[in-house]
Order: sequence, then C-alpha cells, then structure tokens
Amino acid sequence: MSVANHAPLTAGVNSNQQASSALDVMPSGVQLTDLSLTYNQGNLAIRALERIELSLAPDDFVCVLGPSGCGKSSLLNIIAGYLKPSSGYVFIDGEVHTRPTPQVGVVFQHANLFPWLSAAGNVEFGLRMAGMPRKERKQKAARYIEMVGLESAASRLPHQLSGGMKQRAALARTLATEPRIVLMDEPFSALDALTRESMQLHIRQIWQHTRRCFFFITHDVDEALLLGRRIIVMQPNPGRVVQDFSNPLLHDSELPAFQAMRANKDFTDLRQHLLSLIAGSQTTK
Ligand SMILES: Nc1ncnc2c1ncn2[C@@H]1O[C@H](COP(=O)(O)OP(=O)(O)OP(=O)(O)O)[C@@H](O)[C@H]1O
Repeated sequence: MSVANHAPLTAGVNSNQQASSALDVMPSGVQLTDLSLTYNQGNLAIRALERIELSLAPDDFVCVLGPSGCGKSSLLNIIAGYLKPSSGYVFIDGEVHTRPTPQVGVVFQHANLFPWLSAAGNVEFGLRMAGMPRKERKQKAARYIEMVGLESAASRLPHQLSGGMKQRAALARTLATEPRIVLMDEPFSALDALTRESMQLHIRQIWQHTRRCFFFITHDVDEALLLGRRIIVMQPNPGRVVQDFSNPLLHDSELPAFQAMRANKDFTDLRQHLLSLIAGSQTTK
C-alpha cells in the first residue's frame, strides 16, 4: 500500500501574509490559507478548525473523512460562504471569497427541492433567477437532467420521485449553474445501499464529464476510496487535516469497476488504515 502525500499546488502561504500579497501567488482553484474557526458557547471555546492549509485544483475530486465533530461541515460551510472563519482566507481563482456566490454549488444530505416545481423546474430555477432566457435555460436544464439520468422523470413533482431521483435532481440543479466547485455534505447517506451505489457510479461519471472541483464529505471509508481521487482525513480537538493523499486506486483516467477496486489489496489495506485513523480519534460532539 502506498499513501503518497498529495503534492501541494503552491508553496505554503505564510500565515502572516496579508490576503493581497497571497493573491500574487494564487493558482486557479480553491485555496484555504491559515483557516481557523472557534465557536464560542458561553465560557466554552470550541476550536472547530485550526490552521487549515489546503489547495484544491480546479478538477480535484476530494473526499473528506473524519469522525463526527472534527469540523468537516464547518469547513464546507466556510468554503460555501455560509460561515465566516475566525481567521484565514478562502480564495477562489485568486479572489478572496467571503459570501455565497454562483461559483460555489452545494448539495446537501437532503435534496430540499421546491415541492411545487417539477424536477426540471427545480433544475431551471437557479438559471431563471440568474436571468437566463427561457429557451436557453430549458436547453441547459435538459442537458443536466440527462447527465444525471433523470430524463424519464423530468416532469414529475418531488413527491413523485424516489430518494435517489430527488438527489439526482438536486445534483442537476447545482451543476446546471456551472459552479467552479461543487460541495457535497454526505449527499448519499440517506439513500439505501443499492441506490447509493448507483449514485456513486453516476457521480464518478459526472465528475469525469464535467471536471469540476468536487469536495465530498462522507462518513463512509469505502465511498471515499471508490470516489475520491484525493482523500483528506480530519481529526478533532482541534479540527485539523491529518492526512491528504492521492488515491492510488484512481490514478488515471480509467474508471475501474467498483468490484475490481474492492478486490484490490490496496483497497483493503487503505480501508483498514483509514478506519483505524478515524477510530483513533473518535469524539462526541
Ligand atoms: N453552531 C455551533 N455552535 C457551537 N458549536 C458548534 C456549532 N456547529 C458545530 N459546532 C461544534 O464544532 C465542532 C465541529 O462541528 P462540525 O459539525 O463541523 O463537525 P463534523 O465533522 O461535520 O461532524 P458530523 O460528521 O457529525 O457532521 C463540533 O465540536 C461541534 O459540536
């Protein structure tokens, strides 16, 4: 088993550097520099994230693992612009990023579709809000509906869709706005095992087709190994990154069958390694 550390895309930015000087060296993609977050609860200071340094390439598929309470969702919420860090910066394509923008799309555990709109209507919604003309947005929505394999159910209302279909519609809705980065917070965890595997197959193909930056939080080590070209492991108290490596099972453009991946000795070894790493840092929130 080889756990090659992911090569940093840029030399580490000194924590004392100001955002403006960091801009000079920023490549495209997402950079998190010296990012910390403390929640204050009465007298208690919870160090949810401490000094996170990460560079995400424009076409990374990163899976983030870690025990409950290690700061995964806090990190996602900061990248999304929903939460302000206590210190540090998020850069997207060299620009400081502080609030939600169309450059960042988010898919949550629950699809949260508008119940009065069809699947296609939900996908079109963001495009309509952005002022896209009707014909163009219908074409674009149809393209993304097709990409997630939902053509036959495009006109159904959310209550007429299965859990997997709802999640596919939510994914198409996010992808249709063509964000630079797609953040996913345990998007398949509410699905049954078979639907989940079919969604995992889909997401891999979608990533290969779109080559956007996917930042995918999961509790499931197998899911991370099957999907993540890069795997990041976090630990709590304080929340930090303790491992960041390129997945040796997914190193070229081929998409090996899940069965073949699971049968690979590297899969079993890495799985064991990741499980012990996570178990060794279990926490209660
Ligand atoms: N709004 C909040 N106020 C106070 N503390 C919070 C808040 N949100 C999260 N925390 C704390 O910050 C830490 C990190 O929480 P976070 O939800 O980011 O972790 P997580 O890794 O996503 O957990 P899970 O896997 O259970 O979703 C935890 O100790 C949590 O209790």
